[in-house]
Amino acid sequence: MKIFNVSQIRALDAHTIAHEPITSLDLMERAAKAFVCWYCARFDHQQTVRIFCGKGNNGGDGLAIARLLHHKEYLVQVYVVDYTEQASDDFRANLERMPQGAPLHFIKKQDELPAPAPGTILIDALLGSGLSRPVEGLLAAVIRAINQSEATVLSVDIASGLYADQPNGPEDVIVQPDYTVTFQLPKLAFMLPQNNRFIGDWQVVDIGLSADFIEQESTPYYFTDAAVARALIRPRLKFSHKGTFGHALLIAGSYGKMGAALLAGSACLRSGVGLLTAHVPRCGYSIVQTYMPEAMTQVDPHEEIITALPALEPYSVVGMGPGLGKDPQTLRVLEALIAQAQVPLVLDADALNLLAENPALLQKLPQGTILTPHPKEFQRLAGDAAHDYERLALARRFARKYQVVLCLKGGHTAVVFPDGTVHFNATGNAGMATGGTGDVLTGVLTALLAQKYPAEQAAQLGVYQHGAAGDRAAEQRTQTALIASDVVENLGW
Ligand SMILES: NC(=O)C1=CN([C@@H]2O[C@H](COP(=O)(O)OP(=O)(O)OC[C@H]3O[C@@H](n4cnc5c(N)ncnc54)[C@H](OP(=O)(O)O)[C@@H]3O)[C@@H](O)[C@H]2O)[C@@H](O)CC1
Ligand SMILES: Nc1ncnc2c1ncn2[C@@H]1O[C@H](COP(=O)(O)OP(=O)(O)O)[C@@H](O)[C@H]1O
Ligand SMILES: [K+]
Repeated sequence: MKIFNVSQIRALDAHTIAHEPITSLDLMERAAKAFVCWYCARFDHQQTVRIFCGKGNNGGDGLAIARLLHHKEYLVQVYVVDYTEQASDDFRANLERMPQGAPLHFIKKQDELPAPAPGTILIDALLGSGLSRPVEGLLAAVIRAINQSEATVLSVDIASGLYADQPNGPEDVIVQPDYTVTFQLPKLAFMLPQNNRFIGDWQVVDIGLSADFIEQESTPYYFTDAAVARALIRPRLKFSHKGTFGHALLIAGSYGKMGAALLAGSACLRSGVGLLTAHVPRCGYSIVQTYMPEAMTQVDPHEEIITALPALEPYSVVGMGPGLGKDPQTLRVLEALIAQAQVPLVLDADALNLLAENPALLQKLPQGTILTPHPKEFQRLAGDAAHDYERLALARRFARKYQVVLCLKGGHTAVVFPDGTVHFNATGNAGMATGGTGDVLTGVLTALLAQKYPAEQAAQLGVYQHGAAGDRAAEQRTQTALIASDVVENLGW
């Protein structure tokens, strides 16, 4: 799925109106119907719905939603925030269509706001993607009142006050919804952690905007959903054998951190690798042999840390990082690996921290390398960013400059390709914010590269499947109880 900026969304609306063809009023009606269909599947007639409308097209959506819900016999109260003389044509047309029986109020002053009523649902249709400046005055007062109420809040298309494709200021007044029901395509703003409070649980509803336009319009931003991910999975052919699926070398672990090697190794085994060899410090030998009988073990000469690089000939991929530590002897191993490897690498955790301290190595990374930093590791690699949009721009520059695939981990992990395109991941949950889940991802990606998935596809698919496993684990055990081994246990292809 593509993600468009605001001017592309406008062009998509206009193209649909001109080429379907359909009037903009009918398109608004389609959007309202899609919203109402989503609403009726979740909320019953017991709850009064208060709809706050602005005077642009988002407000027009709100009025059309009010009419449709009224016809479905929901108890609807409509509040038009009358902050300006101007109104869009489709807003006016929907105002004329408002049925007599639906209570309609115009709010001109803050003291005309309705008193909170427990048990109501609030629909926020004040401002949509047409936001052009910070919200002030009466609109800001209404948004503050919405945020102070204890009601369930649903935003139409996007939370009022939130920019769809650029950063807000820290003082901006923005609706904090429980749900956002957005039209046709997700907005870039939904992908970024800084907007956490202003998105809620977001859902896309289809309003039939031009598929041709969406197909032809180019964008650097994409969303990897189930359909995209599923199409990447390669079937295991009937006569394949373990040699078909590659031999992975995993360099991981140190004294006290052998768990990281086990998590990465077991995830690698559960992700279809043909053979796995784990290279670990001596102290890890019986741990690995006992916990992962499917893996072969190579012991380092050192008791506690990694100090030597094994011969690389047998391997089709090398994963390095989980639980390593940053000893100078381990740095030598990383340098040797980067100098000698003819195969793609997955570098994570302390391998990334060592890279950050020795940036000259970045120039030498073999083709098809995947780096998997969390935000702190990325900051060490690429420097500070004032906000998430800047971080995204940094990540795109970084991936292009070093020709690597970058998985910037987080709520919607951004998989950045060497061509600078960004593929945000759909899966995963806050239960995964716990030690070791990143090590699991390293194992998954290493297995996919071993199977000769191109690095871009390996990253896109691996990140998706890792999150999907986390979602299944959370369903079984709750987010709070989730631990990294549950993610391994729930991997499924
Ligand atoms: N046919 C279609 O196109 C479809 C569109 N759809 C819906 O339309 C929405 C986009 O509509 P929209 O462009 O009218 O924008 P919207 O956000 O309602 O209002 C903008 C108005 O508010 C003003 N304004 C801006 N910032 C402001 C501020 N801080 N404080 C006060 N005023 C401010 C701004 O004025 P201006 O910038 O010109 O001064 C403008 O007049 C979209 O999110 C979706 O819900 C769907 O129905 C599907 C089909
Ligand atoms: N709120 C969240 N929603 C979805 N996924 C998350 C969330 N928090 C963390 N994750 C995922 O969990 C993993 C955490 O990785 P990382 O920070 O490296 O952990 P560790 O170093 O402990 O293994 C990443 O894949 C990340 O995308
Ligand atoms: K809105």
